Amino acid sequence: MPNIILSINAGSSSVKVSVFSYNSGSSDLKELAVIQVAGLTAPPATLKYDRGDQHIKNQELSKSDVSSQETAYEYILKYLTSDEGLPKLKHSDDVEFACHRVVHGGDYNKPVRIDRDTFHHLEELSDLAPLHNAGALTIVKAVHEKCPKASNIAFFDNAFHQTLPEAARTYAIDQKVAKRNKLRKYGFHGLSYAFITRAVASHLQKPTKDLNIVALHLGSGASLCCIKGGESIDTSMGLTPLAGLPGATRSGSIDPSLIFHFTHDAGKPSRSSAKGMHITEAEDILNKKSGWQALTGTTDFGAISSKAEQGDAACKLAFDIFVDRVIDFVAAYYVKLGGRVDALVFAGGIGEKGVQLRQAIVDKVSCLGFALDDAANAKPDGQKVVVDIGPQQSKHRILICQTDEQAEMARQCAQEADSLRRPS
Ligand SMILES: Nc1ncnc2c1ncn2[C@@H]1O[C@H](COP(=O)(O)OP(=O)(O)O)[C@@H](O)[C@H]1O
Ligand SMILES: CC(=O)OP(=O)(O)O
Ligand SMILES: [Mg+2]
Repeated sequence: MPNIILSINAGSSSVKVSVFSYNSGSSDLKELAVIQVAGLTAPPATLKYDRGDQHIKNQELSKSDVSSQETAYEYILKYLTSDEGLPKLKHSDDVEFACHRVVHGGDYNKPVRIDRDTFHHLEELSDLAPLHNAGALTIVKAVHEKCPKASNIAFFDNAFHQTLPEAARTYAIDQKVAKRNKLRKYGFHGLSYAFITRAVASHLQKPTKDLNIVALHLGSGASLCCIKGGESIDTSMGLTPLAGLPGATRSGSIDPSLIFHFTHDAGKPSRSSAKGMHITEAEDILNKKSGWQALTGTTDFGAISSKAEQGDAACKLAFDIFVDRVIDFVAAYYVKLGGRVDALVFAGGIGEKGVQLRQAIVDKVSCLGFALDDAANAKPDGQKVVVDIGPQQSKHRILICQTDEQAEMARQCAQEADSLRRPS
């Protein structure tokens, strides 16, 4: 009998759920549907739904139906269980596993079933991923209420980076304090990097253990990962997802002293703290009031790229800043791989769709032997998970990977189902 896995990716402003069926004891996993409620922070929320040849895009939802992550999940569950075209999920009890992407898992290095203790531990880590963990935990609670028979499993975005060498993960601060307070580089987007590693190894027909790539996950949050022999040896995010590249509302790395010149209230609790997130004004400004939003007034990097081309100065600056920061990391990771780079891999919403950005980045690193096929870059084959967009004869390959964090969770869940299942 096939079982149902719901793979849930709670973003700061959206909830994305993929529905999978699998057969116990086999790795036979099938994606049945993908549903997304977006725009939770800029109502009205919108619905996107794909099942077979049924596609709904940007359907506006009423504010009384959906206004938070919790109500978004309730809406999604009702929508899925009443879809006649999805007979395997008729009732909330049909859900065997609910997989949750939890961005900060601290020292957890593999998926865990969420019980009372793990839940509290993850709540404590919310301060370190202020845009993410709290939302995911709200949904864990909603699943617990609405699907009481399901096993809730947490999958951690930092787990892929447990292989970071000591020098890469250690900050140059007092090590007694660092160890006591667990202050180190964790790195994130790990579910995406795990997916990318497998998909690219398969595309290049190489064993994962021989794969050397520089992977770019460019979305609302953006990072790079230096992958050597299939393992993360460096990544651009740090203790929290704030470090490294700028993002939709995040500054990325800045001189830490800057914040004290930006505001005299840096250390005071921010007003968002009242909602159960204990963050300071400094964290609020750098995580939620910076990045593309602060530079251009929009978080839509597609719009920023088009306007930059049309000569909008603020958008051009934002675009150029992104290119500048990305190439710093590409160059550094190229050196860390000793120049033995199988491919530069673009992924995430911006990496997969940002034609101009890929062009600008590859232009700047062409001295390292990277080149684009302009036609393939402009119109990559959207049907394939991994596509080549470089000319055949170039020194290193350039790839686009349609990464899928939900599919990665479902794959790991189906594989480990026996040990993750709640004892009955
Ligand atoms: N044509 C495009 N060119 C560049 N960026 C795009 C394009 N279309 C969408 N994007 C950007 O992709 C980003 C969202 O990426 P995604 O990985 O889905 O984000 P999230 O981190 O929220 O999951 C947004 O900034 C969006 O503007
Ligand atoms: C870790 C992180 O930044 O995630 P996202 O890109 O989904 O915001
Ligand atoms: Mg994302």
